[in-house]
Amino acid sequence: MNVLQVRDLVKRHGRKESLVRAVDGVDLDVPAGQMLAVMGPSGCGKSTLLHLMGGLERPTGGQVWLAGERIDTVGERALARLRRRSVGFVFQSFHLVEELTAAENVELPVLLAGGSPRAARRRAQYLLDQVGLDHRARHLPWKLSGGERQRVAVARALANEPLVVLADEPTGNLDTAATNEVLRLFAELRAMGQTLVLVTHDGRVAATADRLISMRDGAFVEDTWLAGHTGHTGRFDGLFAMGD
Ligand SMILES: Nc1ncnc2c1ncn2[C@@H]1O[C@H](COP(=O)(O)OP(=O)(O)OP(=O)(O)O)[C@@H](O)[C@H]1O
Repeated sequence: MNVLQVRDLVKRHGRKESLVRAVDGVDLDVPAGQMLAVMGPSGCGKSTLLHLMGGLERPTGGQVWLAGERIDTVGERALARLRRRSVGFVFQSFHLVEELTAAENVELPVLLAGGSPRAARRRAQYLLDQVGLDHRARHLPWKLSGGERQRVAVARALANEPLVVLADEPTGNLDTAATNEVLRLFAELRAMGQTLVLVTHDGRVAATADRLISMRDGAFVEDTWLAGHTGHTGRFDGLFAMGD
């Protein structure tokens, strides 16, 4: 089953002399459980592709299906609902709500999707425990290190058990140690069979994926399936234990 399908996807900005083809006729199938890395020079369209696949931007042309459902033509409300329930986003600059504690940040998507406060609390507690941050649950984001913040952001992305996690330069603001923390987390997600698409400039991050796509000028120039994907184990509890 393909979690994501993209056909002849195009996103243009501006007109005439100022026309930019951010994404220029892309076809892509992302099977369930695949960890896909997208690399390419600055401005080649990686973030735009991610935004189009997650319903954050509308394409100029082409089609996007999420779990078999067309998302490029649905109305705004339906799209917002799909995003909330089926897609988990992780951004380079974390995008945590600074006024909310780590736990409240993770609770938020559950509440927005109509979950009860009790269900939200339990889910946040569980996920923060899984990412090794249960002891930081009541901290505000500014009290956390970069790696801890990104782990909270990953927990938040997983709050509604998304079909796919879309991560845009998730280690772009992190030092080596924090990058390693987040990479470990992604490896665990991959082992669980979580479908994941990540945009990165870091070859080390890309090397942890099952498949690597290189982009240039809005198009794919290489699509390589990397060896070593062992499939998911179906385990979850304890997989994220990593201390601080
Ligand atoms: N809203 C916009 N208006 C005009 N041009 C845009 C807009 N958004 C993106 N672009 C242009 O589209 C192209 C692709 O941008 P995009 O951010 O997707 O690239 P990227 O590969 O993610 O770059 P980076 O690695 O620097 O984040 C760039 O030339 C960018 O300037």
